[in-house]
Amino acid sequence: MNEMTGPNALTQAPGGTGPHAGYMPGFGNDFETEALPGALPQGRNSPQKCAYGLYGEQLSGTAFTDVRPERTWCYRIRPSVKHSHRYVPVDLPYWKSAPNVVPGVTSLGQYRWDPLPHGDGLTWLTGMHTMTTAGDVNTQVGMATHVYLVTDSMIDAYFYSADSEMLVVPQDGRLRFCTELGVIDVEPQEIAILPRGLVYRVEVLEGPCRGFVCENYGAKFDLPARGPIGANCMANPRDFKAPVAAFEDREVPSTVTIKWCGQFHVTDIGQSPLDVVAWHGNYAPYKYDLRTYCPVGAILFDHPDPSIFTVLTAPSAHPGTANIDFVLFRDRWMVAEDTFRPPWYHKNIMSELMGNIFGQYDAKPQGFVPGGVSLHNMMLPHGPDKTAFEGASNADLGPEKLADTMSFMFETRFPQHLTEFAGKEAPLQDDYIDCWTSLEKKFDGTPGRK
Ligand SMILES: O=C(O)Cc1cc(O)ccc1O
Ligand SMILES: [Fe+2]
Repeated sequence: MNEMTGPNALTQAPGGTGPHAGYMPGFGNDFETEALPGALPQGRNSPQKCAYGLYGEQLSGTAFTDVRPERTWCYRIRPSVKHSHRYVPVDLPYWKSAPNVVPGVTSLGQYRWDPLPHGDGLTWLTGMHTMTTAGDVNTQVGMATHVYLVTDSMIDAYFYSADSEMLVVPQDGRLRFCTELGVIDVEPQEIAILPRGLVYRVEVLEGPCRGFVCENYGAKFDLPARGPIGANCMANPRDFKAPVAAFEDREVPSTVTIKWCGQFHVTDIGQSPLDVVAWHGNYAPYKYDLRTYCPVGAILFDHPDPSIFTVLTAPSAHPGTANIDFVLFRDRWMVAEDTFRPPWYHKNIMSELMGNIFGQYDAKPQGFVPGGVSLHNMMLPHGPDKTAFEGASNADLGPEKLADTMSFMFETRFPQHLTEFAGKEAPLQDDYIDCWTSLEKKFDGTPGRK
């Protein structure tokens, strides 16, 4: 049993050593962990009386009858019914849910934003700024993208989203997610995934913090099918880490804010809801270090589809067409012969929201800066800017390391609608589409390569 330090200290289960301390490796495993010895019932889920006077409670992330049920058994100081009373509506004006089509804001277009400037006095809840929404939160289809700006820890304040799984991509600063099932710390180049229904508070370890969130209204993120790539490379299952159990027994006036069908309500409670002493199951939060992603690419010629860089995919009802793909553009070697190496010009039925974590993205050497966001919506043309096109068309094609770079894409099968904030308040680059204006006609009717 480990004692964590700080104002909101949790008692944590032993587990893992070195870089794994506090976490259990594996993707979607059936984990078990206990912060007090003997707290977890063995060989059964519902003994007549649980050890330590704990209450048994199940958290179901899928229908009971799903082909692969995901659920976790929690053994906690109080059942969750003690963590919710009357619900009072609360306004979080910058956190929007689909459908959210804003009159006067045009989503048809190629858009790019400068990084949102850091604010003051912002928590995980008040600092969540929705950029786009897609699908419909009420039918559990689609997603939303957000930029978070967080300066302040949540103190005696907790949150859960009944609407969504949250994929968190930090870009600046370090955050701690103290959840019912344990503690996850993240920094830039790592991601965290918080499942639907899980209660947590967010603390600032090093601020100010900025990052990106993909809020997934649909089925959970999964590892992509690897097809002919086989069992190795891309994201390896052992590099995903779920936290060991951690709990606190603190009786102080606290609040729980709930996101439910796009609306927010708050309830007052008399204790910390992070009181799960032991748990077992396959429905848990996890983190992943993007530096462990092993990119696979073209080793002779041509530029493959970016789907080869998929870290996680959230399925839709249509096999092979994701509700959301999370795609990583990290540093890698470019070796293709007689090839225009950056992304090709294209239009896509899927809509692509990109964020820059650090460095330079090869198709956009200028303007797409760390902390910045771009959106290339359904069937709207995009591709390398003039500088990238000229550079790549005339480059010596020796092996070249694309170094010091990390960007990502949230790609969804649904069109993305800009929020009022994204269209009117956020630092939109009005001149973004001019990056293609100076691409000139090279065709002159003769067959030579221009
Ligand atoms: O538009 C983009 O920059 C993302 C992207 C990258 C790539 O390598 C191929 C296709 C694609 O949409
Ligand atoms: Fe694209």
